[in-house]
Amino acid sequence: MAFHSGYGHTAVLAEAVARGVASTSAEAVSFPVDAITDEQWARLGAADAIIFGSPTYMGTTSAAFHTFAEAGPRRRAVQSWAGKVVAEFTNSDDKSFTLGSFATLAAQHGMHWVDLGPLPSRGSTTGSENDLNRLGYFAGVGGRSPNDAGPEAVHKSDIATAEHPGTLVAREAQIFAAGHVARAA
Ligand SMILES: Cc1cc2nc3c(=O)[nH]c(=O)nc-3n(C[C@H](O)[C@H](O)[C@H](O)COP(=O)(O)O)c2cc1C
Repeated sequence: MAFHSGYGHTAVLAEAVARGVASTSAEAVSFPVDAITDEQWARLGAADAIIFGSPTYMGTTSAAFHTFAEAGPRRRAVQSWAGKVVAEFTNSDDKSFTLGSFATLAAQHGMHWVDLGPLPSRGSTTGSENDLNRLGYFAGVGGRSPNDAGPEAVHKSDIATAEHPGTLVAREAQIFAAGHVARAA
């Protein structure tokens, strides 16, 4: 997982995503992109899947995440991400451009997109804001926490929702890997 979190809220979601991966037989490795090392770039290149995460700053991914994304093409000649499974998460209002930005980045790298999974909870009269996907996003995790409170204020529903892409991505990556083995046989 490659993510940025300036003030800790998105990092809470990143921990939940990692728990989702860990609930499967897959290994989750998390890298804050503002301190990424050459070794971590190499691990991203070797991974079956990458999950991107960023807070929404000024309507899109943070400057730190942009810096990471812009560094990718320089590395791509030797570490292509094509064919890897990908998912995403963000935190704030104004999430649509951030989610769209992740989608474009994934498409530019030729990655296989995995949608969020849980349907919007309030698309039904029985749903509430305490259920999964309370804010109604299909493309990825869209959380919302108050600006005047710390990471402890990240909503329980958003945390629970963020465990899903980790689980789904791990499952899809295993299916892809098994498919490649079967195809080569
Ligand atoms: C520089 C900056 C720009 C922001 N821009 C937006 C924005 O455009 N829309 C929004 O809804 N929230 C915006 N926010 C609020 C953050 O998205 C929100 O506080 C988020 O929880 C921060 O996540 P983090 O703690 O992981 O950094 C902004 C915050 C900062 C610091």
